[in-house]
This record gives sequence, structure tokens and C-alpha cells, in this order.
Amino acid sequence: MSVKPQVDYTLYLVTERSLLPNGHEFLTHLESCLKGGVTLVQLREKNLDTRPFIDLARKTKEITQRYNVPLIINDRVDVALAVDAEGVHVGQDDMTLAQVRNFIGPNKIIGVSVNNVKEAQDAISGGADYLGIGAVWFTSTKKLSKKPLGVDGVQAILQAMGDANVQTVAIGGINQQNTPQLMAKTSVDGRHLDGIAVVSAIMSSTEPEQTCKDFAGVVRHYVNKCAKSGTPIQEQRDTKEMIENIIKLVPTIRQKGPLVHHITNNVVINDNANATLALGASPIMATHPEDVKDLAAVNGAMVLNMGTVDETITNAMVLAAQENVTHGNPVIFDPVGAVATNLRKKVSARFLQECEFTVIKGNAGEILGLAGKGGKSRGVDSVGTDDESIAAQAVRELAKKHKCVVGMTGVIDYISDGQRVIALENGHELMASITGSGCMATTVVGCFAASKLFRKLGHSIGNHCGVWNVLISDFCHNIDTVFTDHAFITTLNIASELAAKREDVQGPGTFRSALIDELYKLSKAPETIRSAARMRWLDLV
Ligand SMILES: Cc1ncc(COP(=O)(O)OP(=O)(O)O)c(N)n1
Ligand SMILES: Cc1nc(C(=O)O)sc1CCOP(=O)(O)O
Repeated sequence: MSVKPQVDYTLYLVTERSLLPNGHEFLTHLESCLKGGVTLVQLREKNLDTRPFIDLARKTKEITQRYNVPLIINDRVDVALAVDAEGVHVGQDDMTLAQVRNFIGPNKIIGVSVNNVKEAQDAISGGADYLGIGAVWFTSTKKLSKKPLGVDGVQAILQAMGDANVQTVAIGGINQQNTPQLMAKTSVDGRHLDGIAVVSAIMSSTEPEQTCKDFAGVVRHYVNKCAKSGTPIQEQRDTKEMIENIIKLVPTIRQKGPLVHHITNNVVINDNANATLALGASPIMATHPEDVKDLAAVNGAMVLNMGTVDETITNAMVLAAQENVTHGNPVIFDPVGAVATNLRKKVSARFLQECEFTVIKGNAGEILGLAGKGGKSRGVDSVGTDDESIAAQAVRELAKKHKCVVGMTGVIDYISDGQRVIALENGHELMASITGSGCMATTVVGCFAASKLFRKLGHSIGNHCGVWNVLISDFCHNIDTVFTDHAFITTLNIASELAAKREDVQGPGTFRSALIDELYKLSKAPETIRSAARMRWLDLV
């Protein structure tokens, strides 16, 4: 009798032959994936009759066996038994775990799909070998019956499992762009995903070997980090390298022209749209809740600015945050005037409770206030702190609490991912004399974040099941892209320095126009950033 195989769950390929690129043959594609580092394969066939399914499973197993990779069969115990596959994967509506175990015996692997803590606990007590937790995000591969969990939902399931002896993979909407975020945010206190299960991003890849290498590298990076330290330690990367990344990414915004959906305040709509255009992205300033769902399907990033507090708009913003999260889009939140009035305190608390943000960016009063460090706002103007260590603690604690990147703008900008804090030192005092310069910084973060997640729609807006591709940027290997996105505020700060130096700038009015011009010029000639950028890491205890 065979023994249960040791399984490496790092990169779990779930097949879907209809997604293969033109000219790619399934078994050849599969072999490339195995060469690239797929560690587990699930044959998932929804429309194949039993005999051809068994034939295909046999051919698949011949290849997986050569690479010493276990083969799991989706749903069909009979097919698994016929080819002596290493295991079976079942969902909540399939044969029960106990029934499957009865049929295939103790030495085969059984995986179970789970979408909440109760399903996870039942699967664990029923003796599942691994859990497929999902869907993390919206996916066009399968019609989902339940709302996607988001990264926080996955993390909640992992945390509730304690030290249960079961392996876990996440599934649904996972691509190279969002894998770092998924792995980093779910690796907490020693608990982490053991791997990711991926369908379309691998099956539709024209370079499957390289794609799999990239995926596996990122997952291993986080699993190893988490194993060593409980929660992965993020290094202070060389600032020169970060500046070079900014320079490289600036032109990609114009090349890709991603949609950046803003729901922003009445005062800054026009300036925010123009700053978006100056960088080469495409602004849409829609506020109606009915627009929100359709836009989330095509959006590169969502910028939410709570400056104009109004119940309908607040509801639209909460919905927009949630919809964009289910599509895996970055959501940037600017809590304008968050602690200025009781109403704003209530509204900002609602946002933080109901939404999952990628980035929160505010001025000192807002961030200190949200972090409970006594920040105040006079109207929407900031009353901040001159104490760098207080500023740094505030961004770091808020980022840790909300599992996102937090930035505080001011004379010096402070940014944290919950561990590291970096200070950006560029900028000009005239920024404080025009309205909405902080909101413009939020827009800039949105444009950079969006440039790495650009969707080409195969069907019209509104067709959620439309065929779309995520064009993965050169930066997908950059494991802490979300953090460095925020450092892109430097671009706006440098634009402000260049604008203030111009002879035609006489004061705030001319400065405002010049700022947009200089942002536009930087987007065309980003090398200027190299000598101008000033940033430094803070060493905190
Ligand atoms: C690894 C992994 N996780 C989840 C699923 C989904 O399985 P199921 O709920 O049975 O849905 P179908 O795959 O049958 O559509 C999976 N297949 N693999
Ligand atoms: C097969 C499957 N099961 C899911 C679940 O939520 O249980 S999501 C899903 C499809 C995942 O495809 P892709 O990687 O292309 O998003």
C-alpha cells in the first residue's frame, strides 16, 4: 500500500484547457509549468465525459509523475481511482469529505474548498489534508456563488485555524501583481498560506515556464520570511534603487493609460483629473453608486477622498472600496478632515471599519487623529507635529492596525508599511498655499498604483464576465510595490520644487498651473528625478 505523499503546496496549478493561448497544446503547456516550478496539479474538467476524462488524467499523470509532482482530480473520485491519482479536491456541494475518504483510503490527499471559518473548521475536523480558501478576489474563470473574501477574509480564516495541522492555499483572482500583497498581508504571527492555487494567470500565459518561476519565487520568499520571523521582516531597500524604480515606472503610466476612478471632494475634482492626465493616466470622477460596480471591473485604481461629506457619496465610496477590493484593485483613501468634526469622526471610523484599503494618505492632523495621537484639524487644514518620532510612530501604528501602507504628507512626508518608515524630503512651501495639494498627492499614488494593474477589456464595460487580461508590468517581481507606490509622491514634490523655481511663477495662482505643467514634464522626462529625489529611512525602536 502506498504512503501519503509529502506535498509542497507552493504553486498549485488548477487546469482549465479553454484558457490556453492560441497554438498551445495542453500537455506541452503543462510540462512547461512543471519545469517552471508548479508543485501540485489539479485536473479540473467540467464538461468531459468519463472515458475521455480518464484518458486525459492518465496522460497528465505520466507527465506529473516525471516531475515528482502529485496529481489531484477535481470532484471525480472515480477518475482519481482509475488513474491512481494522488488525491481529490471537493467543494461544499460535492461528495462529502467522509465519503471521499471512504472511497480513496487514508493515504490519498483530500482538499476541500472553504469560504468561511465554519467550513474551515468542519473540513479540519473531518480530516482534510488541505483547504482551498477562496475566492480571494473576483475571477472570470468561474461564476462565484459567494462574495469574494478579500485578503482580510483569507487572513481571518487563517487566524481562526490556530495551530491546526492542515495546509492552506488561497484561490480566486490571483495573479502576479496581487500575489505579494496576498502573501504579505496573510502572513501574521507564524500563520501563513502554504501556497496559491492559480488557474487563468498560468493557463493563459504565453510564457508558462517563466510565469510559474515568478509565482513560485514570490510565494517562497514570503513563506521563508514568515517561517523565520513569524511575520515577514521587510528590508530597508536601497533608496537609490527605489528612485530608479520610480524613474522606470513613470513612463509606464503613459504607455498603459490606466483608468483611475476618483470619488473626491467638490473643491479638487478638476485639479485631480488634470494631475491624472498630466501623468498619462485616465481619470473618471463618477460618484453615482450604480457606476461603481461597472467601473470596478475595468479600473486600475480607486481613489477615495472624504472631503465632501454627504450620505449618498459616503455610501457610494464604501461600495466602491468593497467592489474594487473584490476585483483586486488598489484602493487609496484620503481621510480629509477626518477628525475635524464629530460627523467626520463617525464617517472616517465607518470607512476604516467597513473597507479594506491599500493605502491611507492624509495630512498630519488626519493621520495623528486616526492613530489616536492627538492630531487636530482646523477645517480641513492640518494641525500636526514637529516631532519626527511621533509622526513616524503614528504612520507605523496605523499601517500595522489596518494592514496597509500609510502616508502622512507635510513639509516632510512619512510613509510606513507597518514596519519600515521612510521620510520623503522634497517639496515646496507653496504647496501649502494652494488648496488640494494633498489630494493631488493621493491622486499621484493612485496613478502609480494603477499603472501596474491595467486591464484590457474584451467586452464592454458592465460585462463582469467579459474576457479581460491583466497586463503584468515589469514591476511584478518587486515584492513590496505597494510600499514604494507611496514613495511616488516624491514625483509631485519634485514637480513643486521645479514649479516654484520658474520665473513665471509669482504666487499661488501661477504656481498651481505650473505644478501641473511640471508634473507633465516629469512624466515625459523622469530622469530629472534621479538628482532631485531626497528620501531616507528612519530607524525606530
Ligand atoms: C485548490 C482549489 N480550491 C478550490 C477549488 C474550488 O472547488 P469547488 O468548490 O469544488 O469548485 P469547482 O472547482 O468544482 O468549480 C478548487 N477546484 N481547487
Ligand atoms: C476553481 C475556482 N474555485 C474558486 C473558489 O473560490 O473556490 S475560484 C476558482 C477559479 C480561480 O481561477 P483564477 O485563478 O483564474 O481566478
